[in-house]
Order: sequence, then C-alpha cells, then structure tokens
Amino acid sequence: MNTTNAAISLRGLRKTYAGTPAVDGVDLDIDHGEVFALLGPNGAGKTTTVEILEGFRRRDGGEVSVLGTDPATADRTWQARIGIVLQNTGGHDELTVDEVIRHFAGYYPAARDADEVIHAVGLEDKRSTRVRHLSGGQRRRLDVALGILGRPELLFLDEPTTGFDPEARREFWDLIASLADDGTTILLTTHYLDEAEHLADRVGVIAGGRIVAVDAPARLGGREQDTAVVGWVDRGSRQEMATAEPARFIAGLSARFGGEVPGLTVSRPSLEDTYLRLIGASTRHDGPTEHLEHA
Ligand SMILES: Nc1ncnc2c1ncn2[C@@H]1O[C@H](COP(=O)(O)OP(=O)(O)OP(=O)(O)O)[C@@H](O)[C@H]1O
Repeated sequence: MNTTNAAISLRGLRKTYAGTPAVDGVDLDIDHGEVFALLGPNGAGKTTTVEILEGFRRRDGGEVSVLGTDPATADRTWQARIGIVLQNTGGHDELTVDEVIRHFAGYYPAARDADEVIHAVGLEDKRSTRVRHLSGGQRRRLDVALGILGRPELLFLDEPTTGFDPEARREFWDLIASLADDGTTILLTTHYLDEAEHLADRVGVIAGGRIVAVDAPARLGGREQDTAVVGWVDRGSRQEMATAEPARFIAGLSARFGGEVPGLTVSRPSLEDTYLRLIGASTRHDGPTEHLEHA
C-alpha cells in the first residue's frame, strides 16, 4: 500500500451488515495536513467508513492505514494522536463545562490549555454551566472542545455543526481553518455543502458504499468546465444564454450595450447541483438509496 504522504490510506475497504454491503470497496488517500470532507446521502456508508478508521468498527475486507497504523490493532499511543468528534455524544450531565474539559485534559500527555480550548470553541460564558443546561449547539461545541483537547494530528469530525446557528457555524469554520493552518489533518462528514466548500481541500462523494467522485470542491464532477449561464435584461425582459465562453459572450454584450450590461449575472452549477447529479447518477446505476438530506 502506498502510504508515503498519506495520513489515511484505504484500499478495497469493505463492511457488510447481515449480508448487505454498507461499504463496498472504497479506495482513498488523504494527505497529511489535508482537510477532507466526506459527503453522501443518509445510509451511504460515511459513518461506517469513519468508525473503521477510528478503530471503533471492524472491517470485513481491505487494507486500512491511519497515521501509519492499522486501526484494528492500534494501541493507546496511536489513540492519543487522533481526535474524535462523534455524531451524538452525551454524558457528564452534572459536570460543568470547565470540569469536563479539565477532567479529559488529564488523559492526554500534552493536552491543550483548558482555557485556550474553551475560548477556541466560544464557551467562555458557559464555563460554569452544567452540561445538562447547555443548548444543542453548545453541547456540540463542547464535543469539539474535547476532540481537539489532546492536540490531535488527525481530527475526525462527524457532522460537527449540526444544530449550530449561522454565527456559530462561521466561528466553528474559523476554528477548523486555524487547526488546519497548524497542520492538523481533518476528516469531516457533513450534509452541508457550503461547509464542505468552505472548509475542504478535497471532497469525496460516497453513495451506496462506493466513492463516486473525489476532487477539490471547485473541480468536483468537472464543475469548472461546466457551461456557464449568462443572464441580463434587455428592454425589460430577462434573457439567458448558456455558453462555454462567458467572458467572450459578455464582451459581445457589453459592446452591444455600449458599456454596462443591465442585470448581468454569470452562474455555474453549485456544489450542491454537482453533488445531486453525482448522487443521482449513482442511484440510477445501483438501485434506490435512502433519502437525500442536504442543507
Ligand atoms: N450497526 C449496524 N447494523 C446494521 N446495519 C447498519 C449498522 N450501521 C449502519 N448500518 C447500515 O449500513 C448502511 C450505511 O450506514 P452509515 O451509518 O455508515 O451511513 P451514513 O452515510 O453515515 O448515513 P447518515 O448520513 O445517515 O449518517 C446503512 O444502510 C445502515 O442502515
């Protein structure tokens, strides 16, 4: 297996539940320092894949290397190098935010400073609040705080901003960007396409347990080569033209209007359009998958 610069390397990963494949031959390399978003509809196999990488689930086939180690046989030293934010964590209801963070800091050989972490996730106002009194979004921030406490080289984030209000999501994105700047490798799953577009160096789309596309968000599924649609207003009526050469077309329009083009817009398929096309194509080939969910 080629693991030269890969923080994560998968070859032919397979997992079957009661004879039904949930992950069906996944090959993937994620580089050190990369932010990688795994996208896919409900039931696509994201959580199963990620939990195998985290060492929580056993695979039925394939090769897996995470930070140079097979998670199925990894020890505590390896565990201390990764950070995990699961979809639903609970517990510690009677402790305060401050107590929970200081308690878990004790488990790591070189934990981040508790105050620094509380500040990073924006829970300063809640440091003396018991966990059971936190809102859903605040609990999620606490989950993230616990995930980054041990200065992980590799951070797994499973739907990290579900339940966040828009401002909290932006703040969280800044936090992830700063962790990435420090060299942390990040694998996140999300149903928010804008989140993937904002944060990820590359995205992988998984459907029916198979990877159907991997690329930078701007290039996924040939997006950057897709036809652009130029819109404008001519004598009060909206016009549109699909073109592979929008700059040339707009130059022609501008000449016609003698300068500014009224109501000019240029649009290309959004990441969501591309994602839905990829998922749709996969669904048609593989039979029905479960419901789509996206923000
Ligand atoms: N413990 C389990 N036992 C049986 N089937 C399971 C188990 N965990 C997952 N599955 C099935 O495996 C498939 C993949 O599930 P998985 O949770 O990996 O999907 P996902 O992409 O994370 O979905 P979501 O976006 O809803 O979180 C689904 O069909 C699911 O029903």
